[in-house]
Amino acid sequence: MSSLKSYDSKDQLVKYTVDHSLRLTDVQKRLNEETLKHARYAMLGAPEVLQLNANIMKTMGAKKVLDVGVFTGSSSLSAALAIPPDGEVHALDISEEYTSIGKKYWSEAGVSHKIHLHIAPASNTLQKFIDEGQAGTFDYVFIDADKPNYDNYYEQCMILVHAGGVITFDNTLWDGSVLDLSDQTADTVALRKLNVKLRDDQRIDISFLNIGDGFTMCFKK
Ligand SMILES: C[S@@+](CC[C@H](N)C(=O)[O-])C[C@H]1O[C@@H](n2cnc3c(N)ncnc32)[C@H](O)[C@@H]1O
Repeated sequence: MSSLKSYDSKDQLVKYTVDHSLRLTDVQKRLNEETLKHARYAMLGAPEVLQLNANIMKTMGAKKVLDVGVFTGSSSLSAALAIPPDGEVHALDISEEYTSIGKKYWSEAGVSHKIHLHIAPASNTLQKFIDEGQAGTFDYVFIDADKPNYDNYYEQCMILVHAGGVITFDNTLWDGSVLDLSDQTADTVALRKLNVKLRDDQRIDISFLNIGDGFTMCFKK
């Protein structure tokens, strides 16, 4: 008798899809290898999520990108490789220590000139961009920093992104914790509230994908 379920776990299916799609440059592979040796390696963005971001940036011809939460620079590198030579990735983080790891790889990949690193709380940097008159000038945003501030980043990015632009969020399933109502930690509560808000927000079209740790894409109308 044939079985529809010829796999043991969801992890196997995820590995299969990654094995059959992932394309990383040598520099990206080396940055990921170094990051995996870092004590906080679990913060590294899922490569299949970064690849989806990059593919959509290429398809839409994105030139001005926001990377909110840089860590060792994998998401910034992936975005910088996807945009044209005169494109800009504005990379926002509070940590000199984490982000300095990525700089060598950005340089080796020949994209340092496209990556503008802003070391400050992301909400301050986003507000500075708004105050400088950059509203409606960004094409694509990847939000992957502190979870309790996701909604603040969303509202600021809704100002900074033009109609037709895209705002994406990593970790929107939070290892399944969003389903566990006994989990009332600040991160989980913030993600749960955001997921409801995005579902109902008529300013956007939405896709909520069960890849990585949950990935939500908001297409601004
Ligand atoms: C999950 S990691 C980012 C991973 C990265 N996007 C990648 O693809 O590898 C989260 C990052 O958010 C940064 N972060 C935390 N709070 C922040 C804040 N208030 N403003 C800006 N960055 C913050 C942390 O320093 C950390 O580097």
